[in-house]
Amino acid sequence: MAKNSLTLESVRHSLIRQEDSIIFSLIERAHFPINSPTYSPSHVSNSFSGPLLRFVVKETEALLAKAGRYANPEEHPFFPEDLPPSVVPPHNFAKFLHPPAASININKDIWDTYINKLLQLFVAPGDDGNYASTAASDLVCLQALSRRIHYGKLVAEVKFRESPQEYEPAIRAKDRDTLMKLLTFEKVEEAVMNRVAKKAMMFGQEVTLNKDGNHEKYKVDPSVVSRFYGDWIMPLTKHVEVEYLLRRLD
Ligand SMILES: O=C(O)C(=O)C[C@]1(C(=O)O)C=C[C@@H](O)C=C1
Repeated sequence: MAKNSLTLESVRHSLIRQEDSIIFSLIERAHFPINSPTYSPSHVSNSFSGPLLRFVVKETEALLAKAGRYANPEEHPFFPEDLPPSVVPPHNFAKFLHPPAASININKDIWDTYINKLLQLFVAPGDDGNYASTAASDLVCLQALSRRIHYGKLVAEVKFRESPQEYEPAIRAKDRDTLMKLLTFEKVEEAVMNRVAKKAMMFGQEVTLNKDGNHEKYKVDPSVVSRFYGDWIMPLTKHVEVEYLLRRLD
C-alpha cells in the first residue's frame, strides 16, 4: 500500500503481521539455553572487545548498512555510530513521516529490556556452547522488536493526520500525559494480548502425527508472550508514539 494511503486499520494490520515475526523469533531463540557467555564482557577474543552479541550485531549492521538497510525509515540500527555508507543506489522511500522522526531511536532501551528482563523469562537456564547461533537468534529477535516498536512512529503519524485538532494543544503544551491518554486504546491492547497468546499456542505447539500428541506443551509460554506485549512491547511503542508526536509540529 502506498504510504500516503496508510490508515489506522492498515498500520494495525502491519502490527498484527509483525506479531508472527516476533513470536517465531522467540521460539527460535528458546531452542537454545540462556548461554550466558554470549552476553558476558569477559568472553572476549583478540579481534573484538565486549560481549559476543554486541560484536555480532555491530558487524551485521555494518554489512546491512552497506546494503542500504538503514536508508529505510522503518529500520533502526542498534549501533548507529560509525556505520559505513551504503554502496547501493538509493531507493526513493515514501516520505510519510515528519522529518524530525529520524532522531528517534530507542534501541538502547530495547536492548536493555531484552537482555535484562525478557530473555530469562522465556529461555531455559544452561549452556550448550552454541554462542554464535544464540547471538544470531538474538539478533533476529532484537530486529523484530525494534521494527515493531519504532513502527509507533507510523501509527502516531496516522493518528495525528486523522485528528490533528485533538493532538495539537497537547503537543504545543508538551503534555506527555495527555498525549499518552489520547493515543491509548485499552480495548485494542487487550485484544493484542489475547491474540499473541493464542498465536504462541498455535505456532509453538508440538506437532505430532499421533492423535494423542501433547497439545499443552508450548515452545514459548503463551502467557509470557502476552506479558511481553503488555509490560514492554506496547509501552515502548507508546513511548515512541509520544516522542514522535512531541516533534510533530517542529
Ligand atoms: O493500535 C494502536 O492504536 C496503537 O497505538 C498500537 C498499540 C500497540 O502497541 O499495539 C499501542 C497503543 C494503543 O493503546 C493500542 C495498541
